[in-house]
Amino acid sequence: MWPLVRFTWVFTFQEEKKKQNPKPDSSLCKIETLSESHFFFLFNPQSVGRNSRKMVVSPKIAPSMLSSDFANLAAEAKRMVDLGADWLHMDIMKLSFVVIDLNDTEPFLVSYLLTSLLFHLQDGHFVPNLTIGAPVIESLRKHTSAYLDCHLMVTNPMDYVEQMGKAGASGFTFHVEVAKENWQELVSKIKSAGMRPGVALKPGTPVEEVYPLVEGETPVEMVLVMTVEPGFGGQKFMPNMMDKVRALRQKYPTLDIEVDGGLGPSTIEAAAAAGANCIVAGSSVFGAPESGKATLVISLLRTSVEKAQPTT
Ligand SMILES: O=C(CO)[C@@H](O)[C@H](O)COP(=O)(O)O
Repeated sequence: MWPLVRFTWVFTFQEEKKKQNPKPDSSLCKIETLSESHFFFLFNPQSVGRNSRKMVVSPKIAPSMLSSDFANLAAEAKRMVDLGADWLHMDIMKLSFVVIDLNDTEPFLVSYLLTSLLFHLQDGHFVPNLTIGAPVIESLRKHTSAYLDCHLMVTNPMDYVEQMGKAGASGFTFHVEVAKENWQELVSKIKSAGMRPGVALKPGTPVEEVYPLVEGETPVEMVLVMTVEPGFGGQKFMPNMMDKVRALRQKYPTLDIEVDGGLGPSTIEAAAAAGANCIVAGSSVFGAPESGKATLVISLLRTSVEKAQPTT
């Protein structure tokens, strides 16, 4: 029943769009290609049969809130969950190196700043806080029960475990590059703080560096393979990172493997075929011109993972 209802909806949506916009438009074409793939997947008896069996790892589609409208974070989070997101991906980091030192600022500028809306941009070094850090998670947690998949792009993750746990983070993913000495203690602390530990690796880091963390006595439960240099949304997907995903999937069939950076309709097939099941997507979801298209993107990401994952 569900595939039929879904196809009818997609079909109606496309027909409506064609009526409204008879001219070919590239974003519409993308959605049409996307709908065709739904059609073949949903009505292919083989795939329907496969789908009724249990997948070894399940898809987790995680829109990256870095691409959301920060002024409406709670509403954006709700919109994503309503559109079918499984997780919300939170990039925990500084937003700027700019720190305003009022002592060093011209008096006229000080009075301007004090009478205007004043933002303190914190980088986690000059002051211990992060611009997007525990207070943001704590505020968002009051508005959503969604799994908050937090990616700590910081050099000192240990300093944030307790506050992130208290704030309501669900997953705490730190970078292997900055935790070579203390990852065992870090993973234990993350678990004690009630969060799910994950490890991330930058594009230049060899995949072998995370093996000990997956095989340790207190192992991480997810590996995040960065498919762009961390820090900004809207970058180009690095297809050569798929070798890392393939190696991880071959070694660890039940591990959650996440990819982040440049994921969308044109890159998901490569990531899913390599074995990724947790998909972070910023621009492709938030950049969709309307919610109907965003939900189709989320749906396509999920369908691609489902098709590629082995079943038991
Ligand atoms: O934090 C990062 C990159 O560091 C990501 O989470 C991006 O936000 C993903 O954005 P897109 O590449 O999907 O636009």
